[in-house]
Amino acid sequence: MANDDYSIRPLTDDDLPEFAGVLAKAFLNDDHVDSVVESERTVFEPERSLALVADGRFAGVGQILTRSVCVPGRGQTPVAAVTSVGVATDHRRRGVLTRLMRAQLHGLHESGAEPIAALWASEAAIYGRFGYGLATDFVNYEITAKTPFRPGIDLGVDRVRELPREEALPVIRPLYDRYAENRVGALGRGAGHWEYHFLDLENRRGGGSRLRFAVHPDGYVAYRVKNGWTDRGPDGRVLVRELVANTPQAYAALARHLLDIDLVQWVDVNAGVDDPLPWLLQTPRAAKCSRYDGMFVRLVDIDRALCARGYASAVDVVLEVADEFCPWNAGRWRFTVDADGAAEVTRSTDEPDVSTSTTDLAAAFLGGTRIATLAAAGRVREHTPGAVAALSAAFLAEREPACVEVF
Ligand SMILES: CC(=O)SCCNC(=O)CCNC(=O)[C@H](O)C(C)(C)COP(=O)(O)OP(=O)(O)OC[C@H]1O[C@@H](n2cnc3c(N)ncnc32)[C@H](O)[C@@H]1OP(=O)(O)O
Repeated sequence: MANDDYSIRPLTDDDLPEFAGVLAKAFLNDDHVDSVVESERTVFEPERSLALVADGRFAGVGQILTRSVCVPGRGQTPVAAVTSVGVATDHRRRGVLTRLMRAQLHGLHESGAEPIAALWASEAAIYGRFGYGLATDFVNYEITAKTPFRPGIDLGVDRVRELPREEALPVIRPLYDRYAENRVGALGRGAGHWEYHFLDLENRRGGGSRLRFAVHPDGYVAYRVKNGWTDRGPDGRVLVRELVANTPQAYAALARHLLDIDLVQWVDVNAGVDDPLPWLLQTPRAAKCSRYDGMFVRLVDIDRALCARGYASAVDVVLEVADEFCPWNAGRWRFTVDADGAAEVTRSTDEPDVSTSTTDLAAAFLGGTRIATLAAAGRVREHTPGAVAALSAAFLAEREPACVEVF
C-alpha cells in the first residue's frame, strides 16, 4: 500500500474501543484491552486524537493531551502532551507515524495552540527526527533499606501517617499542585490526569501490591510493596510510585519512613537527577543509581516557545536555526534576554553567532541539558567567541528539571 492510501481524521467518543485496541496491541498488551479502555477513558480527548485509516480500520493512532508543565521562571505553562502513539504491526515503516507527527505539529502551529509539545518515548531513537530533544533525564535509586542518615538531618516534628487510598487522594492533591508550581519539569494534573496517574489496575502493578499512601503535612509518597525471602532472611522491596515533598523535612521524613519498613531489604525510587536522596545517606553508595532518558520536548513555534520561559542571565545573540520538519522555525532569529530574564525572539538578517536546531534548543528548554554540552558534542556551533557560554548560562535553571510522571 502506498502512503497516499491512508486517510486521517480526528476521533469521536465512539472510537475509544478501536483506539484502545490499536494501543493494546502496539504495546503488546493484547490480553488487557479492557484495562487500556478503562485507563484511556480517564484522559481521552477525542477531538485532539488522530487516526490514520486504511480499508476502514485504524492503521495508527496518536493523541494530544491538554496539559501544562512547570518551566523556568514562569511556573505552569501549557504543553501539548503527545501520547498513545501506536501503529498496527502490518502498517509499520510506511510513514504512518511520520504523518501523525506532521499532522500534530503542523496543526498546533496553524491553530496557534500550545507553543511546546512533550512526550515520553517508548524507544529513545524514534522522535529526534521530528524535532523532539531530550529535555529531562531521571534516575532510579535502588537503596539498601535501614541505611542510616548522616548526622544532623532534620526530620522535623510532623509524623508520617499511612492513610487509606480514599482518604489520602484528596489530601495529597493540593500537596502535588504546590510542588508542580515550583519544580521545573513537573506536569500540572487535571482531574482526569490525576485519576489516570493513580489508577491501580492489576496489570500496572509490576508484581507489587496495591498502592499504599504515606502522608506528611508537606508531602506524600505513593508506593507498592513486594514481599520476598531468601535463605538469609527477608528480602522485601518497596516500589515508589511517587515521592513529593515541599520542604526538606518532609522529604527526609518520607524517605526515612520508606527505609524503615520492616522486612524490606530494598527501596526502589525514580527521581530527578539532582534529587537530594544521596545527600541524606550516611553511605551514599547505599543508593545504587541508574540514569535513563525522560521527557522529550518539541518547540512548536520557536519564537513563542522561547518567550514562554524565564532565563538566568541577559544575552543577545543571533541564532541560525535548522528545522526540516517544521520549516517555519528555520532561519535566523535574534534572541535577546533582558536583565529580568524575559526573552524577545525576532527574525534577523544579521550574521549568526551560533548555529543550532530546534531539537537542541528543545533539549535545553527546561534548563537540564546544557547548550555548552551540546556544543562539545558538535551539535551546536559557535561563530562568535563567548556566544555559546552566554547562551548556555542563560538557559540554566536553579535546579535540574525533574519529571518522573510517564504519560
Ligand atoms: C509518545 C508515545 O506514545 S511513544 C510510543 C510509540 N509507540 C510504540 O513504541 C508502539 C510500538 N511501535 C509502533 O507502534 C511503531 O513501530 C512506531 C509508532 C514506533 C513507528 O511507526 P511507523 O509508522 O512504523 O513509523 P514511520 O514509518 O513513520 O517511521 C519514520 C521513521 O522512523 C524510524 N523508526 C520508526 N520506528 C522506529 C524505532 N522503533 N526505532 C528507531 N527508528 C524508528 C523509521 O525507520 C523511519 O525512518 P526513516 O524516515 O529514516 O525511514
